Amino acid sequence: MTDTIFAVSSGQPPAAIAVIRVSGPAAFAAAERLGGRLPEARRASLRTLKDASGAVLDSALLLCFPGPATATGEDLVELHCHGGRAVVAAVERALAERPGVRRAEPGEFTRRALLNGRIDLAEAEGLADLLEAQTERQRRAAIGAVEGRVSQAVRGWMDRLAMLSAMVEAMLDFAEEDDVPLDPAAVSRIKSDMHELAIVMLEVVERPPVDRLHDGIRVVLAGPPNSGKSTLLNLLVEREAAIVSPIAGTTRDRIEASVLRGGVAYVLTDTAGLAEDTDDVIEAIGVTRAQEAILQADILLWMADTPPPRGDAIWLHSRADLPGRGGLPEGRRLAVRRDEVASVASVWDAIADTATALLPREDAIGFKRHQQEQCRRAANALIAAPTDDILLMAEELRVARQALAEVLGVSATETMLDALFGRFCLGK
Ligand SMILES: Nc1nc2c(ncn2[C@@H]2O[C@H](COP(=O)(O)OP(=O)(O)OP(=O)(O)O)[C@@H](O)[C@H]2O)c(=O)[nH]1
Repeated sequence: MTDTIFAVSSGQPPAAIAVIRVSGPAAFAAAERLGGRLPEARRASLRTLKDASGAVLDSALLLCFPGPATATGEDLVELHCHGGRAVVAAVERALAERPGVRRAEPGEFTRRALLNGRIDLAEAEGLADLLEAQTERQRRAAIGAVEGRVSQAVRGWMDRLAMLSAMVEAMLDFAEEDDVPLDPAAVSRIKSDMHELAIVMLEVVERPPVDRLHDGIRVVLAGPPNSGKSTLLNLLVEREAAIVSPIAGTTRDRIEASVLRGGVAYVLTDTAGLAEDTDDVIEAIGVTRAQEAILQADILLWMADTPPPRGDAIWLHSRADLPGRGGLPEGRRLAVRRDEVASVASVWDAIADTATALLPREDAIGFKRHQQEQCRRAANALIAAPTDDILLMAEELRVARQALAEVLGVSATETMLDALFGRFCLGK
């Protein structure tokens, strides 16, 4: 039998009110034991909570939600207690004393919602993002997923794939039973539908992933030793995140600083100076790590006098106030000097400008990287299917559907059954 779980679902005490949720087969019995007669479903009622010995614990609002139409899909109880630490601890203790009732693991309510089909994986992931959202943009992107925008899009594609599969199966059956050759026009129609769907999915793959909104845009500062990387990092994040010194090779490893700006999260990384031919083992490791960071950067601030290793880098002319470094050399985007606030502000402007294209558009459905990866797998399967082999076409359709099912966290075989029996009548 499934355990009944409980947890404080509001913030941690102390607070004005603490909401304790109880979910599972023993939820109502536990609530009745604590608060006496159960109120009508979904109606709040004031109850005096007592422990097993009859001692009064608290006066609380009690709500009962009968499953399966609940957040978890199970019987669910909410206790709105006074939010003091001792009150919450006493109520939790009384709950834990009930047979089959235990404290929930982190995320266990949502996990049950997923297992009981109340939400799918994409919605559950959206929910996790929503709980972590710090900025308005993060919140908006996450709420879209929670409301099922990703799931609806993916379900729509899966429906179309199921139709195509059913048509292919029907053609196969027909050809087998009546021993007639396949109709090449019908086969090519299916193949072109598969192609069309693949293109729609590949467009989604090309979109900036929503992960960037949540993880932050990775801005990497790189260049030779002493080019002013640490100084610029500190100026950009407005604190002493990295050590600045005139000694070349001061920064030996990556230093990361997170900052929110204009509602966008950034992670700025200072890297070890790209020293040529170093004998120092540690410095050499630092250089390797810097090179990795350069490749992984969403935005590269390149601070060397030699051309950047990536065409999309923002090439800066650093320490522009030093004698002999005046003027903006060919190819540089900006001159930076630590004594000029405006030059640092214009670096931020350049970063924000580049970031716009890297962030998901507000009006588009935001997909996560791993969801895009499944869409890419699905699209590739549809494109790979040969036109002259209908058995292979059926197989690639199955692969594509399975890839999309991963986004929703549902088993592809069940989807297959739905597809064949629920949606499409073969008529024979
Ligand atoms: N005049 C002037 N000096 C600067 C400027 N920016 C940095 N410096 C100086 O240049 C030296 C190197 O600066 P850092 O910021 O440590 O340079 P870095 O590229 O991080 O150096 P490594 O850690 O060796 O890779 C320090 O002495 C700084 O004070 C600037 O805009 N103008």
